[in-house]
Amino acid sequence: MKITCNFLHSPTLAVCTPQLIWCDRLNNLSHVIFFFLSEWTQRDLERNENVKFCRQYIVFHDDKSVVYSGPSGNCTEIKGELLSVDSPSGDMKAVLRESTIKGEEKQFLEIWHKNRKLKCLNLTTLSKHGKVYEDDQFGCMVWSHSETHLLYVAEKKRPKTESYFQTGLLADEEETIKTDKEETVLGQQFEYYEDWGEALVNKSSPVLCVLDIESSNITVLEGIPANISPGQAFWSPSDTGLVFVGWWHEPFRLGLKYCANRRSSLFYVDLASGKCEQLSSNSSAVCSPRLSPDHCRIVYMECGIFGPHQQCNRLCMYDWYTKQTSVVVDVVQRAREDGFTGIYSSMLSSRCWSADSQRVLMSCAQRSAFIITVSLDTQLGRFQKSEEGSWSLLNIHRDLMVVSCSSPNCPPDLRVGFLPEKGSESKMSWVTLEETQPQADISWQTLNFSPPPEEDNSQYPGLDFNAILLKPKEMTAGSKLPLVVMPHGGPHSVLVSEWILSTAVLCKMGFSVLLVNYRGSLGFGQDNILSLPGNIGTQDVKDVQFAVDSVLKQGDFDEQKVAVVGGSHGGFLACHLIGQYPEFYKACVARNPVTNLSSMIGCTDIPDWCVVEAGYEYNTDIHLEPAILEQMLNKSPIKHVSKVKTPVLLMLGEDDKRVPSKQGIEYYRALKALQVPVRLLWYPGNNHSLSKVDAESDGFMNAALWIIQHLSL
Ligand SMILES: CC(=O)N[C@@H](C)C(=O)N[C@@H](C)C(=O)O
Repeated sequence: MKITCNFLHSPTLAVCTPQLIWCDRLNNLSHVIFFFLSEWTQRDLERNENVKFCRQYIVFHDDKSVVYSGPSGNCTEIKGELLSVDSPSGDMKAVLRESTIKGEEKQFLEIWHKNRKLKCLNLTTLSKHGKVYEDDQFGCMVWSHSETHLLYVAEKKRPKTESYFQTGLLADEEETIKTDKEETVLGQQFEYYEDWGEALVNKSSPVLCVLDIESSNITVLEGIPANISPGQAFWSPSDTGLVFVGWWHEPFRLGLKYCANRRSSLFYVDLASGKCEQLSSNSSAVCSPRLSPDHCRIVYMECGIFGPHQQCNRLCMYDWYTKQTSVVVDVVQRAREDGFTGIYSSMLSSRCWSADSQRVLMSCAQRSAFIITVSLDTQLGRFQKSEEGSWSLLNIHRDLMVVSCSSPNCPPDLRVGFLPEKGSESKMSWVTLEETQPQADISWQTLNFSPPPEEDNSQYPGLDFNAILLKPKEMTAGSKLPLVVMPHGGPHSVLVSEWILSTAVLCKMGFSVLLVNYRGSLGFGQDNILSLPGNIGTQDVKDVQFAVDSVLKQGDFDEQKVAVVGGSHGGFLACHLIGQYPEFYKACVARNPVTNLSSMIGCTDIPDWCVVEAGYEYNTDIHLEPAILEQMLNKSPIKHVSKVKTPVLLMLGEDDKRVPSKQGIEYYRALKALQVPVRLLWYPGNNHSLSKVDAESDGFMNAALWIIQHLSL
């Protein structure tokens, strides 16, 4: 079977900068021209890497509506750029670039002015700090309002270390050591540095760094409390200091990726006095602070600590001048009458304010779709609810919004539109920049489910959930469709009605695919999330099975050809389903699955996850009781392994810190002992996501072939 995929790309961000004002003399109208760049990534199977490229668009508008828009020129590949940001006026640009010189990786900071490179600093040789952070968690690169300074986050410089018993040196190496003697610390080369876990390996002690553009001088900021790790920083009004999110790292660091519940607060450090002030609560988790265009207010997201890793957020606002904090949008326990279910995005787009600093825009999961919401000072309005598919806000500049839209059968396209006046948000109109080709052979629908009365949660009664069903449109007369069931991971996450390459390809191969958002998923209200901890392995498993049974009743599907696929907590569910419904699933594929919480707790970067999801409260000084460990074991798929008959394909990442590969190996050994068909694919150099190009493509092909083989297709 040959699969050709021409739609392997997705947009990651759009950078819009006003370039010039154009006057249409003929019509005596003045129009503004925007050139904007959108960044995309695409898997390049030949080169075995994800390539980043930009597409340029041109938009003519009259400040209220788009008059003309379209692509301008061809795509250009972006190489070696880790971060890139235009100065507020658009005159300058800063680029962090990685380049390998004589086999060594180096980081450079480039400053571009209009059309030439003004300067280039070799950060590695300057050695003021370690590697610059380019991740979404801590990373940032921000121009001061005056455009004279640049702020970024890097790893704190570590001392040079050496053994007490340095041996086997060449003569010139000995000479270098003598010269560097003062800086070298003896006996510490095996020192352990904690890191921030999965996908943040080697990121331990971030520091805020400021480059003076004129003098090229880099200052590593002092004054930040020693128990705090700073990130997501920006310049305060008038450039008097820096505002940042600080995460407590005592008594130890825990994994941060997908963990919005880590104790953190908003801080301000004054550049003149070095004094550091805490601006938000002491006992919550915050992220995404964004300064309003009038420099008066900062909005940010806030949620509880140590509970579920992703929760319904509060949108808070800090007034820079009155120093008062208000809650703009509170946590929503149950869907409001207008259908609004709360805020779930953990990241706001880098620009999210309307030009008049009155409204904040965001894309956020509402049941199984991402929609754009706009929050007013005290209440929340929204629009684009009626449109199909998912909408994601990439940028907004002077009320011109750039969004990416996709659906399960249509790859993403970019649209632009002006934010209408306050109160008229529903009148929003969008212009598509470049049409993408919908996949006419795939149909999809959202299905809503109410669990049967015996499965209702007595503490959180009356909750519902949903699923997205993809089907090939063409069906041969009399034939029935094979079904691939895919519950998401997390478990507090959500599958939205957006473009997912793997599900679309499965559908093109003739499979129907069911993506289940069981109770506990994001986007359905905080009660829905809270209903799951303590009930994993039962409530989530039964919800998935209920959704599958309901779909099978539609009659289009072959009950003898059902497979289950899932990663992480989705893998936990896949393994549970084949243990609890042994005759039902004919093939199972599990990526880095959680198989035994009681053995995972000692080696994962999120031990609190094991405790909370098993139904207990977590504290950093928790003493594990045998009863807690017993509950963890009872709630794990390994408890049901002796009943498994389904052939299992396991795909494990050697460097997974979240669900260490030993979890999969434990399950593999149990299945081998039971003589259940099992195959293990081992991906060196891959972490939890198995997202390196060769691992992802190999994993997909092997999963598809495993299903074809065991469903006898
Ligand atoms: C919080 C978290 O990472 N939980 C994992 C067990 C998990 O299920 N992760 C999901 C998001 C995944 O798909 O990797």
